[in-house]
Amino acid sequence: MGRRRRASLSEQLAEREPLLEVDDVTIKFGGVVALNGVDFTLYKGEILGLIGPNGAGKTTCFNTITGVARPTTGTIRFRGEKVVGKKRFQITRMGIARTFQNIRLFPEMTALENVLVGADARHKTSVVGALFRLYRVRVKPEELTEVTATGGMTRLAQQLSRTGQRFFGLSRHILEERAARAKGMELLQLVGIEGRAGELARNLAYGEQRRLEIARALATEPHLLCLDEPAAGFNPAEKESLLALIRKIRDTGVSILLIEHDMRLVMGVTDRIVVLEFGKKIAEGSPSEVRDNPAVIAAYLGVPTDAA
Ligand SMILES: Nc1ncnc2c1ncn2[C@@H]1O[C@H](COP(=O)(O)OP(=O)(O)OP(=O)(O)O)[C@@H](O)[C@H]1O
Repeated sequence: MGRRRRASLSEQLAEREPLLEVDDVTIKFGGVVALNGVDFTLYKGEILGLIGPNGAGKTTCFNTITGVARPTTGTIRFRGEKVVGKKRFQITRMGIARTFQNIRLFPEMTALENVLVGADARHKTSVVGALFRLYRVRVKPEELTEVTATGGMTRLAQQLSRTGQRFFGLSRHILEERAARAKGMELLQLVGIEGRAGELARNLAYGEQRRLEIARALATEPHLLCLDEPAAGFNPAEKESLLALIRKIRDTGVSILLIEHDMRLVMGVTDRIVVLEFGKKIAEGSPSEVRDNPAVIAAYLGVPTDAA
């Protein structure tokens, strides 16, 4: 009986479902070409690393995928649907979430509230919007708590029922808010900071804030999570547990695009890696292929390829 031939990496990828397709993307800022004809595909279930020296175009690439910046030319498809030209909230609803290089939390909100803001992107009625509506009809915060805690018809609900639309909007909001809070707690647990749910974001330790950012991004129920240097400022032990968290998130069915400078972390957690230099893709492949690629070595050592 003949031995079965093992499929090559390209054969294995051909069988997989593309999730994100970046095709010939160029973006210019005045005279600066931040991305120059970049293409790559991220497959469902994959952890794809995006690496390159400072200024290579990694964050710009994230910005084009998430609608923060519009490519000068090129297309981006997510689950077969065009991304370029969509607004940021539409892209979030399509299922792409991201974290930022510099932490962007709401410092005066609790950890759980920060996650609820993320969940809000998915609601039919907006939790945050509902809060604003309530404040407009001069409702005290404790009354809101009463409504959300009891689910009963309080004076507040009666007041709102005068305009039926508002009342039904509120009822649905209450149910959604409860579900969102439960889901929020689950996410805080997933990232390991459920014990800090009621703490103001600004009082959390740096590592906890980074984890909270991830929980908030996950609250939008993404298919793809883009992490921009999630280990920045972490010590080796924190990096190790972040690595485990990234794997755990992937195991929940979320694919991951990861920008990270720490090579050990990138090599340890990714399935494949795309390397950029001066806005161009210079390599793509498995971690070991990329590690041994002369162009990549040259880019990191700062020497011309032909001298490597
Ligand atoms: N809004 C902008 N206006 C002008 N130039 C920009 C803008 N955004 C990025 N650039 C330039 O585009 C290039 C790529 O920058 P980008 O931040 O994407 O690189 P990076 O790989 O993420 O770098 P780092 O690892 O340092 O974060 C740089 O030369 C940068 O100065």
